[in-house]
Amino acid sequence: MVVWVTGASSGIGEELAYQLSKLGVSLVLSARRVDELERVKQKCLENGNLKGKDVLVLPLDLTDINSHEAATKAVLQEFGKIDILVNNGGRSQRSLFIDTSLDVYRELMVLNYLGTVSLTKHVLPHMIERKQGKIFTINSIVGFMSAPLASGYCGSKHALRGFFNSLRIELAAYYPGIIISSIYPGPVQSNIVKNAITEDLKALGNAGDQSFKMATSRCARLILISMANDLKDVWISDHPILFMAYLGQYMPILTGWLANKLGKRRIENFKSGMDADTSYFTSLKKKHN
Ligand SMILES: NC(=O)c1ccc[n+]([C@@H]2O[C@H](COP(=O)([O-])OP(=O)(O)OC[C@H]3O[C@@H](n4cnc5c(N)ncnc54)[C@H](O)[C@@H]3O)[C@@H](O)[C@H]2O)c1
Repeated sequence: MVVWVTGASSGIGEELAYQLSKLGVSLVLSARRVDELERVKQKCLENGNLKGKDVLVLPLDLTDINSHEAATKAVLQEFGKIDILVNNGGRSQRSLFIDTSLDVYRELMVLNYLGTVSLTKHVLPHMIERKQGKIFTINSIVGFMSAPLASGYCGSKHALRGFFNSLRIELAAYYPGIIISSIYPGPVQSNIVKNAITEDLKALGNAGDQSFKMATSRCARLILISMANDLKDVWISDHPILFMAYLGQYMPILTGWLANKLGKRRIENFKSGMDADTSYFTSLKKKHN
């Protein structure tokens, strides 16, 4: 199989590359920084089951929409097919709406939403021709719930949910061999907080302790299990976020009340220099222990 992973230079995408390399698939690694992608490729070759020719490093900026057609052609020229596209590249946000420039909202929509839609637009005709393929998009729990300090990020991920749910229905009747899947992770260890966009488009930088979050390797493994089983809507999270997600389906009013309580804490955590999600996770873990 040929698997194209965007955002493969860090976090979930990087870990997906390592786990996929052990399965012997051909890999296309995309992100903006070539040196980081080369580092990931090297590790795939050292620990995985691949030869150099099985891994293509393909620099790609998701916001540079005009480059996506050529990038897709380059993959097809190298491997002749794309079995799985993993739309994983993206950035989060840490800033209150009231303080935040509109440029931040534009950037998040172009990167997380339009960039992903654009790449999908170029890859899908090839899958339609073959009547098969899988498009896995790494959304977020906040793609159907919402959290403070991330209104632009939530907006972009909600948009992705709407887009892919619609596309799935468009394809279902005529191309049942094409799987459209959305993965919704909760907090996972990665560089997402460090790279989160703040009110003036700068990266947050200081992320605080991330160790209480789900291990990147576990998240990646669950994504691979979802791929192998063609799961279409997948929630991957620890509690209490997962509990909130379930509760929200059946008791939205109670969940709204709870979200206000946890949301206030999230803002206070952030303002005191901790990771925004720290305290409800750690207090729950302490009780559990
Ligand atoms: N880590 C979490 O807690 C979490 C939770 C829910 C969803 N997600 C989603 O998972 C995906 C991966 O994020 P992560 O947690 O591994 O974060 P990360 O910051 O470690 O990795 C993000 C990747 O996206 C790439 N990227 C950023 N801007 C890009 C651009 N303009 N063009 C191309 N690539 C770009 C980065 O270079 C990096 O490779 C994202 O879509 C994110 O929204 C993460």
